[in-house]
Amino acid sequence: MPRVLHQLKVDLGDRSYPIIIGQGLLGTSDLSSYVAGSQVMIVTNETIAPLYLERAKECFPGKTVDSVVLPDGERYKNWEVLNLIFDALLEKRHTRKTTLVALGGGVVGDMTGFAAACYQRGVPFIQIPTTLLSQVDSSVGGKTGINHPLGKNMIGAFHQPEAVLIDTDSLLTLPPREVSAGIAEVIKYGLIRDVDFLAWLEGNIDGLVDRQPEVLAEAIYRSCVCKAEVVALDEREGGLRAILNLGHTFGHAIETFAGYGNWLHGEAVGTGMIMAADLSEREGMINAEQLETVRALILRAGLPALPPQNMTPEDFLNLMAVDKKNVDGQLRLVLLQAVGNAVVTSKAASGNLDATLTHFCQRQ
Ligand SMILES: NC(=O)c1ccc[n+]([C@@H]2O[C@H](COP(=O)([O-])OP(=O)(O)OC[C@H]3O[C@@H](n4cnc5c(N)ncnc54)[C@H](O)[C@@H]3O)[C@@H](O)[C@H]2O)c1
Ligand SMILES: O=C(O)C(=O)C[C@@H](O)[C@H](O)[C@H](O)COP(=O)(O)O
Ligand SMILES: [Zn+2]
Repeated sequence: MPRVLHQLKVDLGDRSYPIIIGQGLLGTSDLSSYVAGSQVMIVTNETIAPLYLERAKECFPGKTVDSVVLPDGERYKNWEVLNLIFDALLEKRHTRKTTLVALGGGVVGDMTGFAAACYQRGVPFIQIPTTLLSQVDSSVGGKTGINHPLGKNMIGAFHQPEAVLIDTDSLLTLPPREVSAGIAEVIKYGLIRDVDFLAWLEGNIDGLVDRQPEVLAEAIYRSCVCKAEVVALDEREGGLRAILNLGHTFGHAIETFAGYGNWLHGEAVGTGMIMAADLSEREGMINAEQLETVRALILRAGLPALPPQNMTPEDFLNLMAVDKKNVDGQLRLVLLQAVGNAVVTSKAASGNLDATLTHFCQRQ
């Protein structure tokens, strides 16, 4: 039996949209009311298509539904593969009235959203996220884009979806490593803005790893509430929204260094959050016990706590120099001034940053 468990709104005035969270929703929900025209193009990948494409088509009764299936992997989040979406749209004569649908994880979501932002100067899109990470983070907030060999998510656009449909049942087919990657972004919300959620996570992290349905639904809901609040306050990252980047300055450097393949985004963010906490401790912003709280939670989620073995402090500094948060060549980092309270700062002492990088690269 399909069950809607939670519904919330991302409040952006006339561009507001719902996030619908529940069980058994894929194939049973009618999303046609979010489609202005008569045509839909579902974008998915070769892993997800056999699992969920037919059911996703059922969500658009009365519409003409086409689909395009992309290769699977972060390394395909690039221009060449983005073009496959445009090829399919043009070959099938799709117009400005077409709605794109992202069926998949964050890679499919980011690419579909970017294609929607660009196709014929902008068409609407809907998010149907199927990984934990995409359900708690990437499907909400309208950041879309692709990677460049020299930097993560370097080419993109802000483009908000019309609706987000989250079916927690789709997580049952997800590999365990991908569940852990998603938990990294869940922990992030507790660390940046919600100390009560962090306490809840400390008590429920094992249930989350085990995919207990009620624990999953609660974690997804509370994560989406946090993300929706931050996005509503600062849609285009003029200030506050940058806290959603906790661990990402280090994490994106790891992903780029690893060539967008061996390290999952969530894994890199997990390690990056420990590194950010370590630097926060060196800066006197949190104490050793709080640093250990962060590290322990990341480890309990099954995430790595150290960067790639062959990565040096120089590698980090070179890659972090192209981070989108930087201003006038100055590195800006998200640090913790308490567990549950993040701040964006360019004031971290370079000696402390060097000490953090050396510490982690020597694998102590
Ligand atoms: N736009 C944003 O705000 C935002 C936020 C966080 C992350 N991201 C981006 O999201 C990407 C990471 O997303 P991700 O972690 O979802 O990775 P992903 O999209 O690569 O999906 C992970 C893997 O799981 C497979 N998969 C997806 N759903 C499945 C299911 N239900 N059952 C079985 N397999 C399934 C995928 O095919 C893939 O192999 C990164 O590119 C990251 O930069 C964007
Ligand atoms: O939505 C946001 O804002 C985020 O920063 C969420 C992050 O988890 C996500 O990885 C995002 O894609 C990072 O954006 P970027 O602009 O730093 O590449
Ligand atoms: Zn992220």
